[in-house]
Amino acid sequence: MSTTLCRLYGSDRPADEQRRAFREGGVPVAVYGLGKMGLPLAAVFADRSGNVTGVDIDSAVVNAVNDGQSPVEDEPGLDTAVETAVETESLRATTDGVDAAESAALHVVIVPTLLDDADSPDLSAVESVVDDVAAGLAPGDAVFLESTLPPRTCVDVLRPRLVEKSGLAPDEFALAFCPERTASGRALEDITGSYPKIVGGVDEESTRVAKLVYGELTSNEVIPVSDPTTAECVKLFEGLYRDVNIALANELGRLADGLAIDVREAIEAANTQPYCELHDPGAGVGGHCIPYYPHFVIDTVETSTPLLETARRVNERMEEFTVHKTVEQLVDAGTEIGDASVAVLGVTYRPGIDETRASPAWTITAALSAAGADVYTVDPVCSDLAAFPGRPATLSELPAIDPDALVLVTAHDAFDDVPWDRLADPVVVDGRDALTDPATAGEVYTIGSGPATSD
Ligand SMILES: NC(=O)C1=CN([C@@H]2O[C@H](COP(=O)(O)OP(=O)(O)OC[C@H]3O[C@@H](n4cnc5c(N)ncnc54)[C@H](O)[C@@H]3O)[C@@H](O)[C@H]2O)C=CC1
Ligand SMILES: CC(=O)N[C@@H]1[C@@H](OP(=O)(O)OP(=O)(O)OC[C@H]2O[C@@H](n3ccc(=O)[nH]c3=O)[C@H](O)[C@@H]2O)O[C@H](C(=O)O)[C@@H](O)[C@@H]1O
Repeated sequence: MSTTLCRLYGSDRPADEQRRAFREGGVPVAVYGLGKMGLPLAAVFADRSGNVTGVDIDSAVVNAVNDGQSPVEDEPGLDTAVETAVETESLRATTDGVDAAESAALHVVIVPTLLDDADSPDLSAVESVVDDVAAGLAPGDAVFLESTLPPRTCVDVLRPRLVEKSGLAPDEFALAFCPERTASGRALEDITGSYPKIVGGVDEESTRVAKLVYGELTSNEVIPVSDPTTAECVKLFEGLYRDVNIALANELGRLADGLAIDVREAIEAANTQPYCELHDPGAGVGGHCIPYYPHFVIDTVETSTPLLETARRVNERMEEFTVHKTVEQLVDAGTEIGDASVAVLGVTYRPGIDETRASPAWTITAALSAAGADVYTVDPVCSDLAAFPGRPATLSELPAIDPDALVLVTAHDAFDDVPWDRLADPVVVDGRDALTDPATAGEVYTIGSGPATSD
């Protein structure tokens, strides 16, 4: 049965008919960006609407999806979701964003929003997609932004761009910011219900349409906020909260030596009452979210933001702190850094996720190499290990390498199996308090806890 096309914005059809049209494929969806977040989102839209075109500039991604395969790895349930969606012809992929826009009535944008070399927000991918959308935008369509954006981007940048490039009036299409509150490794469950979905439209009708659509995706509630800027700030504030609180944990963690206490023990005890949620000290803060989002605010608001800037500096300093502790441990063991071999365990930005953007390991491996150490990088999850300074190695190769020091930066599960009994007592810097009882006679320093043998 061919389903009549339904354009939701300004529709006078009863809400139930609009929902049914969405479920029956009458609201063709285009999802722009088929990455770690975009592909799971496209798969859920395909499951709920039966009529999704995914758009990506990477033809390898497009070809994989059209073959029913997920190019995104280690995402529970995604392989099956993509295979089923393609088999049932609910999902197809293309590199042609304009063609997809011309046949869609709902346009969902989830391409990267990164930083440029000057740490300013880089919106080029979003703007490129918005131009494709504009080329195919029709009255009654809806445009939802899920990529994290600096405040006011929807109202001051994207809406005027859509109007100018599409020739439509601002009140002829829906525009809403509907942030992606999802983490890799649990994307499908996050998209379909872990947390409430926030939606903020440029007008009431845009918010209504966003609420109706996301009400079909999530079992959780859909929370409408006043406008896109408020929704942009909801997403950013979540990340800023995290960066500032990780910075507090890192600053407290560096007190361990001077106070001769295990700060992690104090943090755990302090968190036993509900008004305290101290985070974990560590070797640094990576990923293309938490380290980036402060710059989306620092660089775009007139108001001074000293706390955000200070927190960024505190977190960035943990990389040099990790290197400093490694050098100090080696010197205490009688080895100069220039004569040492150092194995860095874990280079991705967090455990189990093959993403290296802004990983602390970039700075740490570069600094150790610059200091003259022979650096080896061990990471069974990372697919571009060779890109890092140093020589890629596996855990089983460590005994032959016989490193003078092990530095854990990212706590992959695999590091539960370090072959300690075949190593010659290296010193250890544990950046994540992840190495339970490392069997080495070498000194062990855990960031946040201090030296294993405190005086
Ligand atoms: N990764 C995460 O944990 C989360 C990310 N987000 C937001 O989602 C956005 C996307 O993140 P990921 O999916 O992790 O990125 P990703 O790097 O895994 O994937 C991005 C995809 O977009 C494609 N792409 C880039 N430019 C394009 C263009 N102009 N047109 C079409 N496709 C294009 C790339 O080829 C790639 O396949 C982020 O920038 C962030 O704002 C939000 C929550 C969580
Ligand atoms: C507010 C919040 O927790 N947002 C989540 C966050 O996920 P993300 O994948 O960036 O991981 P993360 O757990 O925040 O870790 C980021 C970095 O910070 C480090 N980290 C994290 C927590 C901590 O107490 N100490 C610490 O050093 C991690 O090692 C990692 O290098 O950012 C995601 C995003 O916005 O992209 C978001 O969807 C996720 O829900």
